[in-house]
Amino acid sequence: MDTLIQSIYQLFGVNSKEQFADLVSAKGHQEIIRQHRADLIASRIFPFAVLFGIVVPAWGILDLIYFPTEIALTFVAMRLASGGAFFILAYITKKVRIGMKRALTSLMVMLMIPTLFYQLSTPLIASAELTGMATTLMSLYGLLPYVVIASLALFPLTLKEFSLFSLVLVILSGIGLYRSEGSDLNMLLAQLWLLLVILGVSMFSSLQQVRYLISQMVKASYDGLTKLLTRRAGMDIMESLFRATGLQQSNFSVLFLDLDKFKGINDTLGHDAGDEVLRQTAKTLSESIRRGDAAIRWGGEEFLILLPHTDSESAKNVVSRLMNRGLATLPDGTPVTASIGLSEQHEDNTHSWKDLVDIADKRLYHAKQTGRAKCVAPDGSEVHFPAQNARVKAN
Ligand SMILES: Nc1nc2c(ncn2[C@@H]2O[C@H](COP(=O)(O)OP(=O)(O)OP(=O)(O)O)[C@@H](O)[C@H]2O)c(=O)[nH]1
Repeated sequence: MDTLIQSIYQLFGVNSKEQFADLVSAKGHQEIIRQHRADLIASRIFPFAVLFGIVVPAWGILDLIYFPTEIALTFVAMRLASGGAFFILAYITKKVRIGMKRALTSLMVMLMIPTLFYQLSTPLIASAELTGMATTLMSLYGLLPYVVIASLALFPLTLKEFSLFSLVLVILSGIGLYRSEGSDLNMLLAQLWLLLVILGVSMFSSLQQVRYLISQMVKASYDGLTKLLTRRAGMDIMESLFRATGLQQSNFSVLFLDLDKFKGINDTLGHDAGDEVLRQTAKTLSESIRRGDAAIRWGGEEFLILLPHTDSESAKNVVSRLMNRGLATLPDGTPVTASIGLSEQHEDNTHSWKDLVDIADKRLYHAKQTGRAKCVAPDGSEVHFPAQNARVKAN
């Protein structure tokens, strides 16, 4: 059984259950991965939408030349409608940060346009007596379902998403194929078989793109020492959290932490001991927050914790939890503390993440100036490290 699982992991280029789960569903994806995947999907839809917006109506000229007038005019009308839909799609996906839901909906619309076109064109073509070039054009229409399914390979989709997309497309294409090949069962089965083979290859390519995207994002977005998000990645997340509709109405708290007397630790115990303290602190921070929150290494010994949908009272609970647990200890058992500034978007009446971080930074500074090892909240109240975790290492 283990060998089978290992072979499956190997086939998909993953090393663990968690990595495999990330290919199956987007549920466990970090916000930063979600965001980049949405950006990538949108950026791939855009050029195709523009191209098809031009080529699909322009192709109508060939219809007018080679098909009987009545059929040709219906095709031209369908082509103009499709071209318009492609241009609307291009307009939607041109914007940056459209979000995952909109990116997936746009992709579904982009795939549905040719699929519906195929559905509508099949009975039209079937009813006509076609010869010469018109027969060649007709066989090109017959390729549409394969092209649509193969195009899924261009997009980084999880297995769940891919299955949903392909189920809709296979059912609709199957109906279209049945209409055109219904009388010949062998032909119909052969066509469906080809469709499934293309589907398998597309699925593999799509999943590999998700895997590659995640591995690149993890490399680029996580700090090598602490494995927390880098400042750059953290800024990206805050930017998108602030844009997210819904969050404006909701609470959003930020904790800004700076380790106390950290220079003294480096100076007396060495840089490696300092690094170990940073690693322990990062582990404590990431283990003390919920999924959906984010821990960022903002600078050398500075950390940010983002707490979406959290008011300052609940944020103070997070702080107490951290303080009671203890951030890290030195080899001689001395606890390491931090000074913390807490800000919250409604209480601080801020409209940008930069203001929220600045205010948290000012409160952190105040905490440093007034004794360290504590957190200063928006109402001026303070949360202190418990005595057993509060000995500030002197430098
Ligand atoms: N070991 C280690 N040290 C770092 C790293 N990044 C920054 N530092 C050190 O962190 C120290 C920060 O010290 P200061 O900003 O002077 O403040 P502090 O000693 O923590 O004192 P207070 O903040 O006033 O409590 C500097 O000595 C930096 O060299 C790192 O990745 N590893």
